Amino acid sequence: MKDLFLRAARGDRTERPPVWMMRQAGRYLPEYRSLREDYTFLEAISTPEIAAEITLQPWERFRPDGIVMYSDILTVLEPLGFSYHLESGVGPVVENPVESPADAERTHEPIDDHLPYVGDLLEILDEELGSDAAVLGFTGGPFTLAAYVCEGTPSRNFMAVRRLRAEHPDAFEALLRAFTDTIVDYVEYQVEAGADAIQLFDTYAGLLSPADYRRFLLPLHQEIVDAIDVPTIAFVRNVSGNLELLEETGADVVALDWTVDLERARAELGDVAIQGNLDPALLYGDPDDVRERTRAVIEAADDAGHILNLGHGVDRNTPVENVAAFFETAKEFSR
Ligand SMILES: Cc1c2[nH]c(c1CCC(=O)O)Cc1[nH]c(c(CCC(=O)O)c1C)Cc1[nH]c(c(CCC(=O)O)c1C)Cc1[nH]c(c(C)c1CCC(=O)O)C2
Repeated sequence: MKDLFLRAARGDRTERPPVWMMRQAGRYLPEYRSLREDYTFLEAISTPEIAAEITLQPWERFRPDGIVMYSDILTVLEPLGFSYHLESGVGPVVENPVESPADAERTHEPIDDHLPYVGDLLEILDEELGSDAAVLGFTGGPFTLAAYVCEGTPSRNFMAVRRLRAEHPDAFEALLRAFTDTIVDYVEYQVEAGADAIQLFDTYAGLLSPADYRRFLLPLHQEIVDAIDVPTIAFVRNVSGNLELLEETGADVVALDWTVDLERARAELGDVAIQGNLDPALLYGDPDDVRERTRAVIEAADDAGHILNLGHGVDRNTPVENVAAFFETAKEFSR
C-alpha cells in the first residue's frame, strides 16, 4: 500500500514493513523473459506501454507496496551526449567514453527532449496504481554514472574514474558536476510526472575513500536530495563503516546492503528510516530459510521506519517461489 510505504519512509514504525525489491521487474520472471524476446532492452525501456507492462508484472504476482519503474540509470547519458548500447554477455557499452579531461566538460540538453518516455511511463503507472502502491522513480548517482562513462563497460574496481580523480581532479569534479545538474533536472521531472518516491542509486560510491566521498560527493548528494519534493532513498554499497555519509545526504531513507548489521545500523543512525537488507543470494536457498532470514531482518530493523528490501538487486536465476516467500513474509508480519 502506498500509504504504508510513505509512512515508513517518513520514519514511522508501521504495523508491518512495506516491501519492494530492487530489480523486481526483470529476468527472474518467465513472463519478462518471454516479452524480452520481442524487444531489445533499449526498445523495452523507451516504449512506455511495454515498460509499463514489464513494471507491472511483479505487481500482478506479488502485490508489493512499492513499484519501481522499469528503466535504467544509463538513460541520462543521452542528454549529456553519450551513446551506448547493450552487448550481450558484457552489459552496456559506452561508445564515446571519457578519455581526456576535455571529455569531462559537458552540458546537458533538456531532459524532456531525450527522455519523454520516462514521464509517460510514470503517468501510466500513477494512473494504474492510484493509492494501491507507491510508484518509485530513481536515478543513478553522479559517481556511479561517472564511473561508468570513464570505464565504458562494467568493471570490478572502476579504476579509470579513480585515476581521473588523482590525475585530473578538476576534470573529475567537472564530470560529477555535469551529472549532478542533469540528475537534478531528471528527478524534478520524475516527481512532476507522478513519482511518489525517488531512490538515488550511487551504488559504486563506496569505492571512494571516506575523505574523498565527503569532499567531492556528499555535497552533490545533498543537492540532489534537496531538489526532490517526495521521500528520497539513498543507496550506496560497501559503506558499512561510514553509514553517517548516507545519513548526512539528508535522504529520508538510508538503504543498506547485506554487509551491514541492522541492529548496529539502528544504533548508529538513530531514527532515520532504513531500507534493506536481505542478501539476494539467500533467495537461492530453501523457502523456509528465506522466510526465517527475512523475519530476522524485519525484527532487527524494528524500532523506527523500515522498508523491507534486498541488499541489492534480485539475481537473474532466482526461483520465483522464493521471491514470493520474501514478499509473503513481510505481508504476514504484524506487530
Ligand atoms: C552501472 C549500472 C547499470 N544499471 C544500474 C547500474 C548501477 C549499479 C547497480 O545498482 O547495479 C542500476 C539499475 N539497473 C536497473 C535499475 C532499475 C531499478 C530496479 O529495477 O531496481 C537500476 C537502478 C534495471 C536494469 N538494467 C539492466 C537490466 C537487465 C535488462 C535485461 O537484460 O533484460 C535491468 C532490469 C541492464 C543493465 N544496465 C546496466 C548494467 C550493468 C546492465 C546489465 C546488468 C546485467 O546484465 O546483469 C548499467
